[in-house]
Amino acid sequence: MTDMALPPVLTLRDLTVHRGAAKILDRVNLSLGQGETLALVGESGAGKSTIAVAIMRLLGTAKVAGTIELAGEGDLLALTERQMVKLRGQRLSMIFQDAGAALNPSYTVGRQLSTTLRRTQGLSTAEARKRAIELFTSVGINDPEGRMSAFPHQLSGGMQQRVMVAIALAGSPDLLLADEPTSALDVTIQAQIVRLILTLTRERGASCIFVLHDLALASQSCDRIAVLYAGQVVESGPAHDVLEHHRHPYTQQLKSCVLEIGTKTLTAPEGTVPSHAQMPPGCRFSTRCPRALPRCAGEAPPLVPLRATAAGPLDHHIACWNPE
Ligand SMILES: Nc1ncnc2c1ncn2[C@@H]1O[C@H](COP(=O)(O)OP(=O)(O)OP(=O)(O)O)[C@@H](O)[C@H]1O
Repeated sequence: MTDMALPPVLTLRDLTVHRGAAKILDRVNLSLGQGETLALVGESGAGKSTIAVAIMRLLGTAKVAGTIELAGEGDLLALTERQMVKLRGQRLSMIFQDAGAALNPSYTVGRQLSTTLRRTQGLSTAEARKRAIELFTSVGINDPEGRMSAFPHQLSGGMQQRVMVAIALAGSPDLLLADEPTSALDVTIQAQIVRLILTLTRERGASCIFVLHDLALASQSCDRIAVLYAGQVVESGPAHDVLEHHRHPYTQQLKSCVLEIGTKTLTAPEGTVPSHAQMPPGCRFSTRCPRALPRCAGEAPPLVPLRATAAGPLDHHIACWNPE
């Protein structure tokens, strides 16, 4: 758990992302302690992946405002691209949702991992090969030596994801961003990969932001949870508090959703997320909220601590004018 005397390793302040006229993220505030794991949960399209990609500063033409403070580096949004290139892989790494698309099909997986090791760790070719085999072993790849010469298409989706995990860990990053593997893998393999990433992150004392769909899995496996709705953080805090003592009506609805056994279907809360063109200026959940007051649609509730404790920005926070 976090030593409260230590400043957070990562702090997002009013992170706002526009794509054209659409406000994809709206003043997102989040903090993460050293060695902690934070789950971002919420329905599809809530902006979870956008947060992770924004931290990597890989959002391309999107307009990004606010600050992303990484301990020891200052505001990532103020760094040059050259400085970011150095940080990616070494301090920050991302595991993408679809490993098949993220790996280069033209190179063997051994070469892709060794190249990362040589670049981030300055290892010789022979040292990088030795370390690559060790990393493949630690992520549970059978016959790691033999797999070094495999091309991505020769591996199953689960194995490709393990290769991605090895590549992401190659530079010993202190912050890992992991997007839940959803597209290519069946649910059993997904759960294995989620557990693997969390175990390896904890063993290394690194911090991790995990994009997850399932609130129950998030609370079982992560230290902290941030619940997102349509690009806004509606509730955040220690996992136990958010799951057991949640105050935001959306968290309550999300909690009652269940992942149907054997399928990838999430039973969504009733109603639909408003389109970006029709987003209310206030609380974006107000159109579906059973507790909405007249002020909710017009005035955005700030994300505020439920009670002030020594944890400061890591406290339990909610953004709601009429909490439960
Ligand atoms: N490259 C893009 N161009 C335009 N809009 C995008 C792009 N990427 C994401 N969006 C939009 O941004 C919003 C947030 O998407 P994002 O992928 O971050 O959500 P998410 O919560 O990670 O969803 P999922 O769980 O489905 O991955 C969505 O409305 C999506 O349509």
